[in-house]
Amino acid sequence: MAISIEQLEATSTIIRSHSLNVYYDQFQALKDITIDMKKNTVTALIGPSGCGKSTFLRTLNRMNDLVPKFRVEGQLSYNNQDIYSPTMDVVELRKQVGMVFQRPNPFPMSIYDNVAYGLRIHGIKKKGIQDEIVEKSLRQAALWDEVKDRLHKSAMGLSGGQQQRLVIARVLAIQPDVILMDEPASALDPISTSKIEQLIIELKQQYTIIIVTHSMQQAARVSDDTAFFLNGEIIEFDQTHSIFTNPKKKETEDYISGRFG
Ligand SMILES: Nc1ncnc2c1ncn2[C@@H]1O[C@H](COP(=O)(O)OP(=O)(O)OP(=O)(O)O)[C@@H](O)[C@H]1O
Repeated sequence: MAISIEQLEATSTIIRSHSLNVYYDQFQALKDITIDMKKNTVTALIGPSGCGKSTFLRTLNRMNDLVPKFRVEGQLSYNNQDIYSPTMDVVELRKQVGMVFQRPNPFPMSIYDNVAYGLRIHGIKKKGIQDEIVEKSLRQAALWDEVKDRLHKSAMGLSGGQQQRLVIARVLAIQPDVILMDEPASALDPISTSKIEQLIIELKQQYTIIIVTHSMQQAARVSDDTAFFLNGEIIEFDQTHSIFTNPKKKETEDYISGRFG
């Protein structure tokens, strides 16, 4: 049976935001956000400070649930499930939609335990299986060779760049579908940054990645699609190549050419 273009598009969309409005009490942080993010792609969220990038990212796995007077209107779905449905299992959502923050936040425990932590929480107790997943995740995060001889040493002894790859391994261990990254390389040196960027490009074979970045070069290097945010709105959303070589809106052009922000 032939598959229509609409059906193909529907199957490749993993996160859909439609007319999304987000408020912190009286303040509207996001206005009418309509955007589809596709499976196995990297989407970059760019824009000046305070324009709502992190708010949007955190809305995707309900990280703002505990913020008082935080409110969401409109539609937001992950794999066609309403993210803000009262029946949504938030623990399961966060397992599927994992998150990496700006500052590496390893737990004060061994490298091994950092990666095995989520497995234990999700009931995987067998040592053999843990060993296997810890190694696989560290390999996927391009960290295994650097840590294989010190797995039971404290993660706090790793460099910032290694810690960030460890945090990525911790997320990978629980086999997410989508990885949200909030400026994952902003606290890192250029070599560590380039390792993280390489990793992002490799990980998209298996995962969908949404990344907030202040670095336009980084967005251009790693992402397939880019959304340009300004004052809580998406001004332009397109293939990264088009955004950077042929922006359709003047505000986008001004921003990417460094005229503001
Ligand atoms: N917990 C909160 N309570 C109230 N207002 C908030 C809260 N978090 C963010 N805001 C406001 O929402 C707006 C968007 O903030 P957000 O952090 O999403 O922007 P951003 O684009 O990620 O900024 P940056 O690039 O500086 O991290 C800002 O005006 C900010 O002050």
